[in-house]
Amino acid sequence: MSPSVYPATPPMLAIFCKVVDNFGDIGICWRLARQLWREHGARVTLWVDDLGSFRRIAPQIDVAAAAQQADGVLVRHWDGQDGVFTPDDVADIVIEFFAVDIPPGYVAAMAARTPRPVWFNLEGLSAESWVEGCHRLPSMHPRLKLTKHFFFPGFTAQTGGLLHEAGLDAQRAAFQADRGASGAFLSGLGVTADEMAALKVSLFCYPHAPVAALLAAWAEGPEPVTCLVPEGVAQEAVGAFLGAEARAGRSATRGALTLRVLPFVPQQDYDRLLWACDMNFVRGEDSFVRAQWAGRPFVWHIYPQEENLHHKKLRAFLDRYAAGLDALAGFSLGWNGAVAIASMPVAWQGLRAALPQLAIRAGEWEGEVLAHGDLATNLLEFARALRSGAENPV
Ligand SMILES: Cc1cn([C@H]2C[C@H](O)[C@@H](COP(=O)(O)OP(=O)(O)O[C@H]3O[C@@H](C)[C@H](O)[C@@H](O)[C@H]3O)O2)c(=O)[nH]c1=O
Repeated sequence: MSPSVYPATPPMLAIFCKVVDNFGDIGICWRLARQLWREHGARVTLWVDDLGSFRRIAPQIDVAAAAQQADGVLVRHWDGQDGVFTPDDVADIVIEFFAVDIPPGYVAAMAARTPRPVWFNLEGLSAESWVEGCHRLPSMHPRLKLTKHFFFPGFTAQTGGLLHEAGLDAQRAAFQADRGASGAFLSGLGVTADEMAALKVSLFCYPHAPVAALLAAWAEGPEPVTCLVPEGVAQEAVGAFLGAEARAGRSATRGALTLRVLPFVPQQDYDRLLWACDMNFVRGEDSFVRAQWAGRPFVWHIYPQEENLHHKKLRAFLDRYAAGLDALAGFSLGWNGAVAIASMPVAWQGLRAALPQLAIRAGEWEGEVLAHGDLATNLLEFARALRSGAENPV
């Protein structure tokens, strides 16, 4: 366990997570919970409303259990409980993920507790500059004597940073330096030696990405490509390429492309998949961040929002990450429908040629972002400052 920002008395933490869509909400909360326990000794209770989605990324989760211990974290099924909380039930630090409504009974117990807990709204990730002005802002409860603070993940020193576990880079470096380790890992997922010898690309995106066009460009291209796609992703385009339902274990080869459907793996194995591939297509928030720690080129499919708000967010990220990397910026905008792709083969060849440069950028970027510390540590430091009165009093 690395030194904690709460060395003497590790805090009790409660994280409230509602699964709005897919796996990112629980993916982020689970990752944060484990890190707070492992690296800071915090006693964490993770309240989550959808244990089925949780189980997809953490197979040890029992979907029938109201309460269970997993990896040092107390996982509680958030099943509409209310009015059953006393001040003793309340943690020192309460985190609501993505502005989720904490049960009113719990909030009332927070107000009745002495001292009152530190309360955070952990927001979604954006590279837009307004985030810096909102990070750490207080918001008073309209009736109760409680203040909640916004905590924004981000890429700069004026934000809360990104989730990144201690020792992650060493683990990744060891894995990537050991061809036997990545070979054994991929072979465990059914990838053959011939498939491993090709350019390996993992594909995780939303259904509206132009996957069929990219598969066609790879199939007709000059270089062998192995595309590894987790089950359930881009099902229509993958099924059309396979000529069969996209089930784990199925694969097909057309022209230069072999497409293989992988099982949806536990969260730690998804990291290994990113590390083992030559480039990665990722999406949402959590896989997007993990790709940034893989040291490999990646393309981001951003979670879509109304009125194409996500295009603004995408451009804000590309402005930071891809300045001077026109092939990546152009491909990313096209992949996300922010511009039209005139020719997918041409766009792909441009991106392919840039991969060595993008691998260098991946390493630089990681150093730049981690210079501002990691999210879990930054969050605990802010909580401690609030508690000690060094910041706006709670
Ligand atoms: C492909 C794969 C992913 N995963 C994990 C990695 C991540 O923790 C998680 C995927 O989360 P994301 O990349 O964030 O994408 P996502 O699309 O699944 O999740 C989210 O996107 C957010 C922007 C939205 O706010 C959320 O509501 C949610 O939709 O699934 C596995 O554990 N195994 C796998 O095989």
